[in-house]
Amino acid sequence: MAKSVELSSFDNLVANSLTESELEEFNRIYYGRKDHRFVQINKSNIEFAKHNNFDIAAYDFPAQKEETRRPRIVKVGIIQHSIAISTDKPIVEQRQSIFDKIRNIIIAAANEGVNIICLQEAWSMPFAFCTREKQPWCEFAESAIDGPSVQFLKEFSAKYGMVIISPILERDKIHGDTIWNTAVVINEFGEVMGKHRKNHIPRVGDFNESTYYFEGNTGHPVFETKFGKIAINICYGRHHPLNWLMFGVNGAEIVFNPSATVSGLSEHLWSVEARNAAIANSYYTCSINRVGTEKFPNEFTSGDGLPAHKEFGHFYGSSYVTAPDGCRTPGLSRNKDGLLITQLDLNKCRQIKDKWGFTMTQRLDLYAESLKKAVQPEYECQVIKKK
Ligand SMILES: NC(=O)NCCC(=O)O
Repeated sequence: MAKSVELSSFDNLVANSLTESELEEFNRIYYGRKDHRFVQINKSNIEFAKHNNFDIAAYDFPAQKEETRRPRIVKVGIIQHSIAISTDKPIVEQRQSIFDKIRNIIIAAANEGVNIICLQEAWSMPFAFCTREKQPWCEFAESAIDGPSVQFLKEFSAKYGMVIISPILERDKIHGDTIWNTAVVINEFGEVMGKHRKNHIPRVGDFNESTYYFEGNTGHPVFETKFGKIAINICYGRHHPLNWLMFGVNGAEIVFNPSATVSGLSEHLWSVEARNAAIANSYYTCSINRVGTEKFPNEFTSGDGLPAHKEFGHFYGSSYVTAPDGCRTPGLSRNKDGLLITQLDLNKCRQIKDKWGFTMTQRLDLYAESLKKAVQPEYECQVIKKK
């Protein structure tokens, strides 16, 4: 465990281990392009990021020039971060300390002309679901209409004309004070445009989220924002290809995957799933994971016979963006807060659909018919046996 935390960046490891020509080949084969198409970041923002202890990186995903459509360039910023103070401090202080660090990162994003920001899953709290304790963690749950996080982010949305996606622990007062894992979409005027609730809830490792909330009831909404059609596939939903598919069916051009996942469990899957989804659905995917090792006041067990402990594993960051053609950015650090900016030409989505024809050749009708049968209790698997 300690060793994996020490590795601050897979990409730096690769870059520092290869010669220039080997690295070019690595980038061509692994990333789908020979260079990363860095976008220049303002010097003052680089200094500002250094001073406030977060990384900042920016990359370009251009599309081919078209005769009948103008480029549709959108600047996306994804933010990964650790919690800011220990988990035994008062709830309001914990949340405020996260707000304080996020404020700086949003300002840097705004200075770089970012149009859409997405934060990580349950960004305004520690990922305390491992504990299975209701107190005090349920107190982090907040309204998706006017809770502290929405109030905090609305100001930035309106001030900078940005769309902000805020994945929170939601408290739905209207429906019996129910708790949900929800992403709130705030438009460029600081108004809540809508929300999406996590469709798939994990029951793996220390991710005891089903103790707190149920599978979402908002379907697969796509939000038609000023800057493009966006959707949110929250964390564990990335293991479900049909969840990704439905956002594509509803016309998403960018699908965000705000996550909280730990090394040991999922790191070998991290670079595969969202990238594959981008390819299969001809849209951009933006993968965001939190950073750090979170320690809780009371011991909890993991149902694996090992001793009780107070620490969740290491959240390994490594946030990255993939284009519809499967090219991707390097990942952010494994252990440091960061802002990853990508300049996306949304025309690329249709260009890749035209080139590869994945939306044209997918057999939704066939699958719909087969799935309808497969969910029947009396269903028999379509298996041909040797006589
Ligand atoms: N937050 C969450 O759904 N995590 C589950 C672990 C994983 O999917 O890697």
